[in-house]
Amino acid sequence: MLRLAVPNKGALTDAAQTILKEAGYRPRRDSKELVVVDPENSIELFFLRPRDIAVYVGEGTLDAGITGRDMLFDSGAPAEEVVPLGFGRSTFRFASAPATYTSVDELAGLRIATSYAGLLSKYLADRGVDARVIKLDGAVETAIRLGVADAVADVVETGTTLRNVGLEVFGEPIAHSEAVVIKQSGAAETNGFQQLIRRLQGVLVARDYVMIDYDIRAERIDEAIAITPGMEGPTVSPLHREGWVAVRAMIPRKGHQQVMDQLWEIGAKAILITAIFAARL
Ligand SMILES: Nc1ncnc2c1ncn2[C@@H]1O[C@H](COP(=O)(O)OP(=O)(O)OP(=O)(O)O)[C@@H](O)[C@H]1O
Ligand SMILES: O=P(O)(O)OC[C@H]1O[C@H](OP(=O)(O)OP(=O)(O)O)[C@H](O)[C@@H]1O
Ligand SMILES: [Mg+2]
Repeated sequence: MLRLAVPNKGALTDAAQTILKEAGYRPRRDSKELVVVDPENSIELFFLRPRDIAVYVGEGTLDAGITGRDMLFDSGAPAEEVVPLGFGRSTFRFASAPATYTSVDELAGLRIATSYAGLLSKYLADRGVDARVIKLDGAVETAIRLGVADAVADVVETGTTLRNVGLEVFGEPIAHSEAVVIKQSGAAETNGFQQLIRRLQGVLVARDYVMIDYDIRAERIDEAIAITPGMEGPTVSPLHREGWVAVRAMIPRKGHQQVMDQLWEIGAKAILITAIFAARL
């Protein structure tokens, strides 16, 4: 049985639950359930704090985990990213009272509050900035007002939390994060692990792509294929009507209306878009 760690609380929880459900795994019945055994899919799901997941996977007690890239780096655990999942996107940034600092180099000798001390310390060391890192558990944005820190380094998504306390970001982003699947560094990928990855990638494909079908005059097929190249090349079948072919290809969901317009311009007819329910590429 594959042993997978899944966030039990916080920003990644709902989206992780959704993608696993779409990948065919048994969902947990309520938020208090800490372990789900799913023998039909040869998997055990362990619901853990996102911050701890890289630690378990790095130790090798669990085979795989879903956590944030920023938390993986922060932990310093011997675990590595295998596939990004496209949700839980955030940036990790410096913030301070407006117009106080413009770059990380100005933070030498100052105090920076964060709940990602590992990630921040490594970033400062890489840039040769000697600052004091104040480790807090959460709600770090308040640390400046309370006089505990001169600047903060924290997760920013919409920026609402910072705006609400009157802080502004400055300097370059420290890191870009999203939810990722991790495994122990250098560990071999078992069949069960590879199947999990294929299933999750299948869900991502089904979310990001659609099928397009259309009919076109045979002499314009090269132009059509340039517009809808598909994955391994589109399927082109003869139509009963002389001189016409039917084309079927996967295209990105984003921009599919433009693709339909372009096909219409070169004379395509009966252009249909259908959703992909599941995929294994
Ligand atoms: N508002 C947000 N939008 C998108 N991703 C976020 C947001 N807040 C946190 N994240 C991401 O979610 C992951 C887990 O963070 P989360 O805040 O859920 O954990 P935590 O701070 O340990 O938990 P808690 O907030 O319950 O104490 C991190 O990778 C982080 O980048
Ligand atoms: O830019 P925003 O959209 O406002 O999102 C960013 C906020 O979300 C997270 O907070 P969370 O709710 O996890 O609380 P925490 O600080 O206690 O972790 C993060 O730590 C930021 O505070
Ligand atoms: Mg949080």
